[in-house]
Amino acid sequence: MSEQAISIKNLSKKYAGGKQALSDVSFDVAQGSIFGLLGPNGAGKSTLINILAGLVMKSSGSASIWGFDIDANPRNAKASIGIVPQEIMFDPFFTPKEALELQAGLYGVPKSKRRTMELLKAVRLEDKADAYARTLSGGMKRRLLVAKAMVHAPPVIVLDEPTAGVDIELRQQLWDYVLELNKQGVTVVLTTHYLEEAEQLCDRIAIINHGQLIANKPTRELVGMAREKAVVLTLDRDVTVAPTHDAFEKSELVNERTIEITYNKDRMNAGEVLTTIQGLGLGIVDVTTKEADLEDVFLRLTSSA
Ligand SMILES: Nc1ncnc2c1ncn2[C@@H]1O[C@H](COP(=O)(O)OP(=O)(O)OP(=O)(O)O)[C@@H](O)[C@H]1O
Repeated sequence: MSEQAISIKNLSKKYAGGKQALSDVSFDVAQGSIFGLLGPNGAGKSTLINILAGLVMKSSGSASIWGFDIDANPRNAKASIGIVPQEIMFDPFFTPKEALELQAGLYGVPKSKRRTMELLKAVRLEDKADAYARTLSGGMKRRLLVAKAMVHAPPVIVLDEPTAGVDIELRQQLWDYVLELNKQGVTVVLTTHYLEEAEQLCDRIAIINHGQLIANKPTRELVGMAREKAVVLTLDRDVTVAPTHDAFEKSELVNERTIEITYNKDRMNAGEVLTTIQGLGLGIVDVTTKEADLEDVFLRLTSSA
């Protein structure tokens, strides 16, 4: 058994119309983690999830879920994952209880192993067990979708933009339940275009943009990088070591006359970096500033959120 809950290698998807939705995407999701897949609208997140769910055919590459290859072992792969779709869709004339029973039937869960009421209780819908789905509020419907995704007790659950249009209180309830599932050992993959949400919940975040994976790092590292900026300084004389200072995140020698200083923009600005260097007795003849690429991405993502 692989250590990875999900393993994706060189996955590409070109839709019939010619749209390249995914280009050579590779990443792993560790068992037991909460993994965030971030990206703006149209980045390719749903395409990726739908490939895992067996709803969209990939063009090339491979993917496995809980060690089961989606091509070689589609049944086991499918049984290992529960997907909470973006769109709310179920028959308005089914009650939550019926909806879960039906789903359990689809997944071949024997009657003795069904946990319909337990799941309804977990998502706080036990008193709505026999109400028509159409009478449920938006938040209740979303919670029912989560319960539906869990009927076959998959080790991995994927939530595709679960909080779009959900108010703050319901969002919190949803997260409480998801965190509880994770505590019980369920691996969680969450797609969102809210950086903050991913930052709060996820151990690791991957960013996808225009079908390409542009980052995949532990959350803390990624968030740290988004606050970093760098200046490249040409000095008035040669140095053999890059000058260091407590206020710098990093200081590197580019060549004997050029240094690159990385600093945290919450703590200082470029002017202060220059003054610090001059204070160390070095003259500066040229300056260029450098934004971390990720910062651009983050700014775009957060401003669109
Ligand atoms: N069935 C399809 N046929 C052709 N193009 C598609 C199809 N489904 C998606 N696309 C295109 O593929 C790209 C990726 O779409 P996808 O839905 O995977 O993005 P996303 O990151 O999930 O965005 P969103 O958050 O808006 O759902 C988009 O340009 C989209 O228009």
